[in-house]
Amino acid sequence: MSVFVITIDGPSGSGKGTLAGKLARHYGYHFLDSGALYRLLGLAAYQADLLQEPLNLPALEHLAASLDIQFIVQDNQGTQILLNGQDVTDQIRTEEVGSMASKVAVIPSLREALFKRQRDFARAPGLVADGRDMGTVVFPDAPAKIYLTASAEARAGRRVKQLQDMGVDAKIDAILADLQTRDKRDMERTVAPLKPAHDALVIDSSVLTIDQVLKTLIDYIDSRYQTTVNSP
Ligand SMILES: Nc1ncnc2c1ncn2[C@@H]1O[C@H](COP(=O)(O)OP(=O)(O)O)[C@@H](O)[C@H]1O
Ligand SMILES: Nc1ccn([C@H]2C[C@H](O)[C@@H](COP(=O)(O)OP(=O)(O)O)O2)c(=O)n1
Repeated sequence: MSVFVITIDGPSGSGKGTLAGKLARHYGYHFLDSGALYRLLGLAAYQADLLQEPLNLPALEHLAASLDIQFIVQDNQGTQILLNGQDVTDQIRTEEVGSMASKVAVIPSLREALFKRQRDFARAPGLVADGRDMGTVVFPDAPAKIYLTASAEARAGRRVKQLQDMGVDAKIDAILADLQTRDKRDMERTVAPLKPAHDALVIDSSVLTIDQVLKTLIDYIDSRYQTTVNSP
């Protein structure tokens, strides 16, 4: 049975994770949150005191190759994430760990070390993969590619609301500044920079609801599926 891969790339707060999760449930597909892998590597590097300049590249490469991580899918409660047996599900979602992830993500050999782990998520009947380079580098042959974006202000506003709903005090100015720093680093790095694949559907969700985006994506994916299975 062939594996139908749907990729969703885009900047922080564009709605990738939310939409990827909904699409995976809609189609009964597996789900790869590639950002979680970078967040785990960033956190592990921080815990091992390996984020100090000058970087100890061999030690970071060893860490990336031997990263002990587990994704435990739980009924209706999302996915529990373990690093070296410790539950880090909530910890890796902080903006601090997002920044650590973005720092390790500029290093080509570390991206290479995570490449095969990501490809291994592609199992029948299909996969929804979200991140920064899913459509450009990790799954370049995916039949359905989406690039989700939104204005920096809309994305920062969503993050503030998300954090406030979790009981965390968040200031829009600080969140907006962090997000713009991370966007710049992710878009300007030389290896696998954040950009739409040439064959991606680009959607700006600044003034769209989650349900409106979901409907657009399902219509698009269904049309791509027809094209893919009917083509010779
Ligand atoms: N179109 C949208 N309109 C309003 N809020 C949204 C929209 N898309 C996502 N969100 C909300 O924005 C926050 C960030 O979304 P998330 O899926 O985590 O983004 P990403 O994975 O791209 O960083 C979440 O609280 C989510 O519910
Ligand atoms: N495929 C990926 C996924 C994430 N990254 C890096 C760059 C991002 O700033 C960090 C965190 O990614 P993540 O998708 O978890 O972040 P957001 O939820 O979009 O804020 O990891 C990457 O370089 N390539």
